Amino acid sequence: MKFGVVVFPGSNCDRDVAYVTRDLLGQPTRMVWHQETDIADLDVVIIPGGFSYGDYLRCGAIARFSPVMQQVVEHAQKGKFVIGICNGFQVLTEAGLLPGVLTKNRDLHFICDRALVKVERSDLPWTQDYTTGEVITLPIAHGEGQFYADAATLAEIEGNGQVVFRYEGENPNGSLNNIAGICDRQGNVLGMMPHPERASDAMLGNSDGLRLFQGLLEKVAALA
Ligand SMILES: NC(=O)CC[C@H](N)C(=O)O
Repeated sequence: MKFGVVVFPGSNCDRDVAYVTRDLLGQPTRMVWHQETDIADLDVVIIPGGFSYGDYLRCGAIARFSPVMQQVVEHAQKGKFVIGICNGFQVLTEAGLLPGVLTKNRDLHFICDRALVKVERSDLPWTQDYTTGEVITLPIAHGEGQFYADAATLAEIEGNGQVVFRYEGENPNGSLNNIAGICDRQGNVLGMMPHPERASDAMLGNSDGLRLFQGLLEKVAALA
């Protein structure tokens, strides 16, 4: 299964996620510079964390105009897999691939911590290696992670079962309904503020995040 990691000026988690897919999972992985316009070779697009374009205007608001994003939208529309992690989640909402928006944290501070995260759905390719209701620990590191959507959109997200991850216990950033990650209606596009790639190597003391990539891999292998 071929992974592509999109790199914008200011991305900083691109190597971390490539380490997971290439070195830990042994899958072909290539870095995709944001000016590229042909990503037809990819099975999974990963939009990693970071500070694309220095977070000017609003996180992800400039990156969504990068040439590669048109291809990412088409990739998603074909039902192929896209994951946005942290800044990547922000880019996906800005690009309209996921509903809602990420705004400044409730306390207006950048937060770097570990969060308890509840898996709301384990029927997605992304989450099939978890159990529904399982609480895992994942690192968070963001300044604009407060998920917001107007009441009608929020009701739709909840009604469709698009909430994949919710903060458990303390809500670190004020996200509505403790939302930490959502998917699109079909479930092939996933966005999440916590960083599974930073919790994938057992040597770092926590591999709760690895199962996300592993689950997807197993799903795609089963489809092939
Ligand atoms: N780690 C990240 O991807 C951070 C995203 C973004 N720069 C923020 O502060 O919210």
